[in-house]
Amino acid sequence: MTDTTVISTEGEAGFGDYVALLKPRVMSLVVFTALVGLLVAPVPVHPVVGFAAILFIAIGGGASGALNMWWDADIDRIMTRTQKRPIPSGKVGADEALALGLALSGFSVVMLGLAANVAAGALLAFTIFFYVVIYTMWLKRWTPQNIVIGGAAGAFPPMIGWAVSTGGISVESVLMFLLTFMWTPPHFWALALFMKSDYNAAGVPMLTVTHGHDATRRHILVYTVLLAPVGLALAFTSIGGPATLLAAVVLNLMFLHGAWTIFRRSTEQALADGYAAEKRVFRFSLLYLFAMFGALLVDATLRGLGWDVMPWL
Ligand code: HEM
Ligand SMILES: CC(C)=CCC/C(C)=C/CC/C(C)=C/COP(=O)(O)OP(=O)(O)O
Repeated sequence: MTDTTVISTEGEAGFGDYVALLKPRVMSLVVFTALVGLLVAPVPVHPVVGFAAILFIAIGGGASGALNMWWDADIDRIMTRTQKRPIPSGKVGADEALALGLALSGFSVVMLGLAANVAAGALLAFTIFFYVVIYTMWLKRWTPQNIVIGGAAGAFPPMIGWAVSTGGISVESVLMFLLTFMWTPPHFWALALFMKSDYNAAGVPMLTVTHGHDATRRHILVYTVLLAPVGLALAFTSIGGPATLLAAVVLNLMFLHGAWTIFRRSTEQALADGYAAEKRVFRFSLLYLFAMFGALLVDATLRGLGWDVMPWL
C-alpha cells in the first residue's frame, strides 16, 4: 500500500484537528496531577506564575502527544481505535504534526524554565524526551514491558508541579510519581484485555498479545497490590492527611476488588459478558487517580485553613 492510497484527505484541517493532535482528554489527568503537585508543595507560588506553569506543562504534554502521533501514524492507521486521529484520517500532515510537536516542546520547556525555574523546565524536557523517544520510539514496539517502564513519563508531571514550587525533588514528590507509575500498568492492561485484536494487528508487543490474557490478569493484580501502599504512605507524609488516608483505603480496596474479579475470570467468562468487569476496572482507574490526587488537594486545603490534619504525627 502506498502513502497516496492511505492518505485520503477528508477535508481541510480545522482547529479541532490540531487540538486532537495534543491528546487533550488524556492530558487533562496529566495536567491535573501536575496542578496538585504544584498546589500541595510547601512553598507558595504566585498565582500568575502557577497559572503560567500549568499552561506550559499542558502545552508540553500536548506537544509530546503530537510527536507520539507523528511517530505512530503507521500503527494508528491500522487500529480501529486510532484510525480517526488527525494524521491517519488525512486531516493533518505528518510533517505538520512533527513541526508543531517540536515547536511546542521547545516553547513550553523554555517558557517553563523562565516562568518557574530551571529544575521544572529540565524535568518537563526530560518527560517529553521519555515519552517520545524512550517509550514511543523504543519501548512500545520492542517489549511487552513497554507500559511499565514507559509509564514513568506520565508519572513525572506531579514532580514537575512540585519543582515549580520548590525548585527541587522530595520524598513527597517521589511518592506522587510512584502513585501514577504503579497505577499505569493496571490502567492500561485492563483496557488492553478488551483491545487485543487491535494491538495484534498493529504488531505492537502488548502483554495481552505476547503473553496472553491470563498473564495480563496476573500482572494487573500484582501492580494493583504494589500500588496500594503508595497511597497509604502518602497519607503519612507532610502533604497527607485524613482525606488522603480515607481515599487510599477506600479506593485501594475497590481497585483490589476489581483486579481480583478480573484475575478470577476466565476468557470465556469475560467474552460472555463483553468484558464488563475489565471495562469497569479501566473506567475506575481514571476515577482512582483523579480522586487520589483530589484527596491530596483536600488535605492541602484543610491545612491552609489551619486545621490539624495529621493528628497521628
Ligand atoms: C504508557 C502509559 C499509558 C498508556 C499505554 C495508556 C493508554 C491509554 C489508552 C489506549 C486509552 C484509551 C483511550 C484513548 O485512546 O484516548 C487511555 C485513556 C486514558 N488515559 Fe491512559 N495510558 C497511559 C498512561 C496514562 C497516564 C499517565 C494518564 C494520566 C495521568 C492517563 C490518562 C488517561 C485518561 C484520562 C484516559 C481517558 C481518555 C478519554 O476519556 O478518552 N493515561 N489510556
Ligand atoms: C507533561 C508531559 C510531557 C506529559 C506526558 C504525559 C504522558 C507521557 C502521558 C502518557 C499518556 C498516554 C496516552 C500514553 C498512551 O500510550 P500510547 O501513546 O501508546 O497510546 P495510543 O495507543 O493511544 O497512542
